[in-house]
Amino acid sequence: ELLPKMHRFAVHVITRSRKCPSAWVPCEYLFGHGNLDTCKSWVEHLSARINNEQDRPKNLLVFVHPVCGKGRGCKNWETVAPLFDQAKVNTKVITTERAGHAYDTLASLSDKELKKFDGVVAVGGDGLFNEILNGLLSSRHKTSYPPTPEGFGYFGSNEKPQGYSNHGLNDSLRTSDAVNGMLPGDSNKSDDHEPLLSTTQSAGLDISSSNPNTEPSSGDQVPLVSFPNDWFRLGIIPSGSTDAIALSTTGERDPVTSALLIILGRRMSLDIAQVVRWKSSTSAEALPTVRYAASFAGYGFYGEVIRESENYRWMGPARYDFSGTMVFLKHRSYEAKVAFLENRSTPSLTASAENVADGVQPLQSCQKRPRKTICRTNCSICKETSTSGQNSGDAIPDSSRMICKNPKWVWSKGRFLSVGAAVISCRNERAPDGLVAEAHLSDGFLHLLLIRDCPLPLYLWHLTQFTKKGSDPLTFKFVEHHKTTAFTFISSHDESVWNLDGELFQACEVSVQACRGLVSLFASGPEV
Ligand SMILES: Nc1ncnc2c1ncn2[C@@H]1O[C@H](COP(=O)(O)OP(=O)(O)OP(=O)(O)O)[C@@H](O)[C@H]1O
Repeated sequence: ELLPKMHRFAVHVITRSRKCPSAWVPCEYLFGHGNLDTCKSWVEHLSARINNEQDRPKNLLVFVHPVCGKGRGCKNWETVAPLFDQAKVNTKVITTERAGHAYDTLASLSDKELKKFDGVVAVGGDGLFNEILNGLLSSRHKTSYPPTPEGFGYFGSNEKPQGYSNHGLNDSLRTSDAVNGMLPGDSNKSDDHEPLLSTTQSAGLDISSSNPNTEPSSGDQVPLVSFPNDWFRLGIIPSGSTDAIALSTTGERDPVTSALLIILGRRMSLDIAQVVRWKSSTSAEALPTVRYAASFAGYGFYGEVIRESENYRWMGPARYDFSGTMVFLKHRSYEAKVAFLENRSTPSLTASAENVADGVQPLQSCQKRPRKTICRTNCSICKETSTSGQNSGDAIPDSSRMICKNPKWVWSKGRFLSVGAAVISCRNERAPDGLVAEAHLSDGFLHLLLIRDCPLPLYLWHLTQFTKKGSDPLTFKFVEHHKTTAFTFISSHDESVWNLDGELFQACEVSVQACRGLVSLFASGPEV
């Protein structure tokens, strides 16, 4: 009877999902009172409290990849867009039309325009996120190249600063694209394979064209945006075929959970791998080209699977299983040299390189591995190492800077089935603990995995361990696992391909360094 006289208002809240510990779900409570003014004052009070939450984003630039995963990009955005509207978060949405679209938009966007946003959101997979990351950092991350070992052809070149303008860097990217384009069998696919090197004209599109007075970023006298910084954040609404970055940073592969974390303005730092390609092939001219990876950089098996899978795009996400099997059966190994910076605070996680230099060894646990500390929300390890230098522009943490002053390089040479560096755990549905269960999101380290040539059944045994929760795939004797801040890789193989966050990158000489907390995410780490 009282109901008709009541004034009511709805409060949208979020709550934990009962089934999944890391998932959030929205729900709605209805409140009512007979007095309209009372209702109004409650609403005003609640609104004022929400407006006071400084971490909540107000303006976001959103890229939707319409054909990612099984074409879920647009559908997922339609599902979560009302949540952003309810929370009064303004979104500028761009539906990508081609590979390279998001990269070009962000790389050519003036800092002044970028400053209008609190962050960028990818509605897509790891590939779209990687494009966004590279577009943002291409001219806005100013640091030296990774350190390189003495004896390496470019030793000392790391002191040379990177291009400080968009143009300088883009030119080098485009020039090296031309080098790539001339490689046998790669000429007509370079755009597909290396979408960041798209030859299409860069443009800020409707964002910059909407303001004709906006200066292009290369003309800016003082850069307004540089990385790392403490305000700009990146988000992912997972919609791709793997979604390792979303899974590793939120514990879920759930568009709604990710959207809610963005709306609430959660914040965490994320390490990024800076990959410098010195040479794309043995015969190519040396021309440093910089790329960034948020999850993984892999060579050999990992690169070949991506290259092979390009031929089976029509299969959808199943192409990875298919090409994975094909590449596995080929069982190719690659002659290569890898030098990594020894991390004195945590000794090598496997037997030393010399011990396993003979390659094939029977399967055994090498040595007692240190107990794994899994990275989760409020991780003490990530907090510990991220207290200094966060906003200073220095990418290397204090602990590793000490190592760099007097670095000890350790060389590993031989035939490898794969060489990989995990920046984060890289959890995915096939590997529930990820490639490296103990990898941290923001500790400033890479996990270098060197898989030496070994008999096919042992390699299969190793690979199948990834699919089992709680197993330890890295204890095989043919597996070297090193926690490091930087490494250099040299192969003499002309068709050397790397896999950076699932994207192809042709390179036979690369140096890689971990850039601690280079970007911030709208996330708070997995709950478990
Ligand atoms: N509109 C588009 N059309 C075609 N490709 C696009 C488009 N937008 C982005 N891309 C590119 O598609 C690639 C894959 O994107 P993403 O990882 O987000 O989706 P995915 O379904 O997980 O794909 P994949 O399995 O190939 O990694 C990236 O290289 C990205 O640059």
